[in-house]
Order: sequence, then C-alpha cells, then structure tokens
Amino acid sequence: MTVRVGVIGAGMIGQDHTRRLTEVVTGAAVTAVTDIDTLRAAEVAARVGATALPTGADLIASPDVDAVLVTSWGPTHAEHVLNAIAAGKPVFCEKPLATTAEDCLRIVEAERAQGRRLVQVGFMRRFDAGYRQMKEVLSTGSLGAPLIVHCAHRNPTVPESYHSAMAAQDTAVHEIDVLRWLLDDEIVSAQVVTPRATSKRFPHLKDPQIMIFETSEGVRIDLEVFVNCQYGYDIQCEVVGEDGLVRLPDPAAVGVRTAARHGTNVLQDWKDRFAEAFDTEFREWVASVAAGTEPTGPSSWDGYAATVITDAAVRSLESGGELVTTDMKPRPAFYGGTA
Ligand SMILES: NC(=O)c1ccc[n+]([C@@H]2O[C@H](COP(=O)([O-])OP(=O)(O)OC[C@H]3O[C@@H](n4cnc5c(N)ncnc54)[C@H](O)[C@@H]3O)[C@@H](O)[C@H]2O)c1
Ligand SMILES: O[C@H]1[C@H](O)[C@@H](O)[C@H](O)[C@@H](O)[C@H]1O
Repeated sequence: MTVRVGVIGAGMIGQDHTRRLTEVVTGAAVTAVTDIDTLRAAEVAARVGATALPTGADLIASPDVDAVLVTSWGPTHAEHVLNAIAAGKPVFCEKPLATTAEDCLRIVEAERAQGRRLVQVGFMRRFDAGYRQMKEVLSTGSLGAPLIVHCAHRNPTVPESYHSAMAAQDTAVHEIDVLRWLLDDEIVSAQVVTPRATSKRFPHLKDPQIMIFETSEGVRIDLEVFVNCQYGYDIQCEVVGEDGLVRLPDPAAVGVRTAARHGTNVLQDWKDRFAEAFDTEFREWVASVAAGTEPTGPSSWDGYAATVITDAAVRSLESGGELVTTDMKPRPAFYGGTA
C-alpha cells in the first residue's frame, strides 16, 4: 500500500520532507500540498505531481490524503493537528506540537477521545543512530544509575529574527525531548543563566545560555546553548553513571594529516547532521501508517511535556536565572503513565 501524504506548509522543512517522502522513503507519495503562499504550494505540488489545495482543512478532508504532515509555522500547528484528529487521520507534526501548553493539552484530550494514537511529533533525534546506541547502553544498566548529563548544542550563527527565548523553544527543545527519552525520566525544573555574551551576535540576543535541568530521579543536566559559536554545528552529549559514562559519537569524518596538523571537518548545518535521523523518522512513520498501527515516535504527550519544560526555561531566563519548577499534569495511562 502506498501511503498518500498531504503536506501543510511548503517552506524550508516542508520541501525537504516532501523530497524525503517522494525520493528516499519507499511506500509513500505526496498527493496534496497547501501553503498560505499559494504560488509556493503550486510550485512544490507540481514538482511531485501532487494537487495544490487552498487550505489545510481542504487537504485534511481530501479523499486522496491518508495521512497529514504539518510543517507550517508553529502557531498554526494546533489547528491542523486538531482537524486531522477529528478526521481520524494520522498526523506527523513538526515541532512544536503547539506553542502553548493549553493547546498541547487540547490535542492530547482530542486524541484520547479518539481512543488511539494518531499524532507523532517531529523530534528527530530519537531516530539518530548515535542516540539510539546510547539508549541501548543505558538500558543494559551496565553504567549503574545515571547521575549527570553534560550537553552542548552549538550552531555557527543564527539570523536576526532569532530571539533569546528561542534558545529554549527552538534549540534546547531537542535536548529536552531526547533526554526525557534517553533517561526514561521526567524533567521537573529548569534554570537558565547567562555567562558573558559573545560579541558575535545581534545585540538583542542573550548568547550563549547555560541551562540546568533536574529530573524526577535527581539527575542533573547541564546544557550549553551557543548559537553563534562560529566554527560549526556541534552536538555533544555525555551521560555519567555510577559505573561509567556513555558519550554521543561525532559524525564519521575522514581524518586529514597535512602541514604538521591532523584534523577532521566539523559539519555546518543541522540538516546534514541529522539527515539520516530524519530519513529513519519518516521510514518508521510511513511504515506504521501503512500497517495501520500506532506510531512509536514522540507522542502528543511528549509534545506537551516539551512545551511545559521550555516554558519553564523561558520563565527562568526572563527572571534573571531563578529555578523554575515545571507545571506538568500527571501522565495519563493512555501515554504510558499512571494517571
Ligand atoms: N525538527 C527540526 O529540527 C526542525 C527544523 C526546522 C524547522 N522545524 C519546524 O518546522 C516548522 C516549519 O519551519 P520552516 O523552517 O520550514 O519554516 P518556513 O517559514 O520555511 O516554512 C513554513 C511554511 O508554512 C507556511 N504556512 C504558515 N502558516 C500556514 C498555514 N496555516 N497553512 C499553510 N501554510 C502555512 C508558510 O507560508 C511557509 O511556506 C516550524 O514549526 C519549525 O519549528 C523543525
Ligand atoms: O530550528 C533549528 C533546528 O531545530 C536545529 O536542529 C537547531 O540546532 C537550531 O538551533 C534551530 O534553530
């Protein structure tokens, strides 16, 4: 069976995922595209032999669409996801699931009312081979209980439109999701402090930021977010346990020795760093839709949790570094919890 996907939002990542669904993943086709920029929708639709439709609601209602991909701007996600749930169609939503915790909860409630999981959120790091190997090691218990996690998330530069709260909302949100999954533990507080700011940034931006999270088991996570580090796109993660540690591998790269130096290139772009993770993410999502089974990737509950935790980090940043406890509802049994 070919899964017929409708794409809402044909911008940068919508086009990349459209290419992925049509050229990389087998068993999927993009049959409909919509964008508030109708010219863009028509152009992307023509490229893959799909139909351009006027609105997200039209696309979700289309009999030619089995599953929906939401890659529009964050504040529009909730409306499209709720419409897809109401239509009973599987929906893959790029992060964030919604920009407020209240909207995330509305989605969670709508999905529970439907009685089966329809939503997957686009946190692609769970599909990265390195993080998956770390999870395997941690699950054997050979390192003992995890105690500390050290992370760094560095981008070479960001555009002027990137503001200080985005360090949590747009950037650290990836660590927030992947660490909840890796540790199988919940984050209960956030604190954000700012060291001396780099001079190589737009003046309105606080960069770098140091984020400290605590989990319900007492694990402490320190995360450096530095989005104007100049030298490359660099993701580091090390989990320290009672009996040893496990570290995220750097992407494979050839070593070059010349002129009395030995080095490897550092990637410059998150799209290259996580290209294979994105491919795997879509392969597994398409396979679950084709099989008619529930998706196994990040759920709408994970989308809700990520939004609650990023909200706490932003509140801490705005308060000048106070420790902010998260205000999260108990996890329902529907999402593997006890409530
Ligand atoms: N997983 C990741 O690492 C990752 C990376 C980049 C972006 N994203 C997420 O993907 C989403 C899109 O990001 P982008 O960089 O592609 O943005 P973009 O601005 O390039 O594209 C968004 C597109 O959505 C369209 N759009 C906006 N509202 C719409 C609506 N209601 N209906 C239809 N079309 C609409 C815009 O016209 C635009 O073409 C964001 O939520 C972003 O956070 C995730
Ligand atoms: O939207 C991007 C993307 O999510 C990247 O993975 C992250 O490194 C960037 O900081 C963020 O701006």
